[in-house]
Amino acid sequence: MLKVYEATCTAPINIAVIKYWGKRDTKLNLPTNSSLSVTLSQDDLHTKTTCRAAPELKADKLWLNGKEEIIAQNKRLTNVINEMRAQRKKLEENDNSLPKIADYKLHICSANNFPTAAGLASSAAGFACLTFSLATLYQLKLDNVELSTIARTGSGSACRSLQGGYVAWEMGEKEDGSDSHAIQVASREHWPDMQAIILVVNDAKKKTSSTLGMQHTVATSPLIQHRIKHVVPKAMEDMKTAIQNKDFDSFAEITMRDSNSFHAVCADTFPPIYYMNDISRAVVNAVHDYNAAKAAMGSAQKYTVAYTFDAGPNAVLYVQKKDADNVLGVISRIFPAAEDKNIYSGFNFNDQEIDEVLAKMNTPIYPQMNAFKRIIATKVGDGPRVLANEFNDEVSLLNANGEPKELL
Ligand SMILES: Nc1ncnc2c1ncn2[C@@H]1O[C@H](COP(=O)(O)OP(=O)(O)OP(=O)(O)O)[C@@H](O)[C@H]1O
Ligand SMILES: C[C@@](O)(CCOP(=O)(O)OP(=O)(O)O)CC(=O)O
Repeated sequence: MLKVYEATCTAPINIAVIKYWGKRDTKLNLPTNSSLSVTLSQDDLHTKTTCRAAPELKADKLWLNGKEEIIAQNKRLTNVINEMRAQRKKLEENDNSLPKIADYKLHICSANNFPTAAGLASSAAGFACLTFSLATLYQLKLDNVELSTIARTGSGSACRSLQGGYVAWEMGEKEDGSDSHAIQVASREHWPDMQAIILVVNDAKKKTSSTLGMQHTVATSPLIQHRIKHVVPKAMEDMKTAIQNKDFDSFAEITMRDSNSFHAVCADTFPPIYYMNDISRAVVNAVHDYNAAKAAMGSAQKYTVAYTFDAGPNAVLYVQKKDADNVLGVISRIFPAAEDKNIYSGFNFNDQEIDEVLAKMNTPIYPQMNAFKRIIATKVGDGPRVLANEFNDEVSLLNANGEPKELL
């Protein structure tokens, strides 16, 4: 084997608490509003990507979850790959001592350890990981804020997955998008006891992609103009303050209101788009009942748990560590699982504490068993990680011939 250049990295998903919905430029993924998200731990959910550049490779190729994607037919992929190659070329032109690897073809292999295109932010982790692993391969001297503008051209929400902790995507004003990037509002260490419980209602590919859904909304919804001009700007400011102050009550209320505002503009789209379903709405009611019960029981907090829903029926609950077991325990009673499909079996609940809250709630037991397919309990996490910045068979997703290992 001739000399190969290779990098393998992982990147996290992020779940927005102030949603990106609407583009002012569909080619560059420039948004109509700023947004803000929490990066979730890669120990639970992540994309892993290996990028290889080598003289013997004949064509650029990319495999996603073991299946080849034709790069030339995918504008999102070509946006990112072409820009990263151009950045490397610039470096090589300015420094003759660098190996000329920008001219080599690329083999890229990527895998998500969770369902793709199911409203679990796979495009965010996927394009963040593609950008970060190409930057590692090409040894580019760009910081994560600069990289976020490139990841954004693959998928808007991806720009927020280049940093850990609490991340704002500032919409920017410039036509070329150079000021539309993500910056960290606070690190994971600033507020480490933030946890997320993902209640997976459906992990099948969704009917209306985010990309198309938001374009229909911008084209047909009068309500979105109100959201863009009057709702989000204040919510962004208030949310930054809530995070700085570790003020869970404010964090929770802004998060729930923004999820509701986002789904309201989806319903105001013509024809309307409904991402949430009956189970999602039952989760919303249960969360409000839970918060009211805890407050009635003398909790110092107005809100103990907050919900948010992306472009799908899955619920993401944000909760502080001290409350996570009780919240999930109560959820397990309201949304029961059959013995043979007990998704709650790995958790240790305190039945007495759960009974006390349930007695105050008056929330009906959801009539259908097994409302959730899966539960992912995770926490705020760090930004992308380099697993190897050279060929390393232990972590690489590619074999010696540059083909995905999974295909063997
Ligand atoms: N690891 C990856 N590498 C490159 N592209 C990816 C990767 N994972 C997902 N994608 C791209 O993202 C698309 C899915 O994006 P989509 O926005 O439809 O769903 P999602 O990101 O899972 O959900 P949402 O953004 O609504 O939370 C895939 O079809 C694929 O083109
Ligand atoms: C509801 C959302 O998850 C929408 C995400 O949209 P995408 O980032 O997937 O859209 P594209 O830029 O077209 O790839 C809200 C959010 O993550 O902010």
